[in-house]
Amino acid sequence: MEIAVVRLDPDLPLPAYAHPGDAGADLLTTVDVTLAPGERALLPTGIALALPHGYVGLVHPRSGLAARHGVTVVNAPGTIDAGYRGEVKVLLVNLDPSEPVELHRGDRIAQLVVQRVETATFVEVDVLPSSERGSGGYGSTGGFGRP
Ligand SMILES: O=c1ccn([C@H]2C[C@H](O)[C@@H](COP(=O)(O)OP(=O)(O)OP(=O)(O)O)O2)c(=O)[nH]1
Ligand SMILES: [Mg+2]
Repeated sequence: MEIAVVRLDPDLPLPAYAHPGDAGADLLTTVDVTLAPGERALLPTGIALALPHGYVGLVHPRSGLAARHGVTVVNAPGTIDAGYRGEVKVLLVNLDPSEPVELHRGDRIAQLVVQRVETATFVEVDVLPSSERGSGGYGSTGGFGRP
């Protein structure tokens, strides 16, 4: 599928998949930033999109940044609504307890996963249909499964 993209920062490349078949296209930061331990920042990516109706863009963390530096997306996954025409931004946080992290313009900071999405109609009822799980949740099936 094709998605119309405007480069608000024409010196940086379009989002790109690192390998054919990858789910996430890498998003770049247009700015240099240093995040102290515990610090967060809303970073511009230099792109605006027109996702087709019936699709959503999900801003996922990159596992390499998370594993190496403790950097993740605060609101993971961020939601890019199909009707949103503003700049895609990424809300990163440095969860490392002691090390700051330096990010530079052009670094790949997150990945955009485009998915189909349903628009639901919420229909109020008095009683819900029964199910095997019922209202059990939050660990109702046990812990790690070790004896
Ligand atoms: O990681 C993100 C999350 C959101 N957005 C943009 C696109 C999205 O369509 C819009 C609104 O996001 P969301 O609905 O998550 O935020 P909200 O707090 O509910 O704001 P709003 O009242 O504008 O919907 O902000 C981003 O650029 N990056
Ligand atoms: Mg919203």
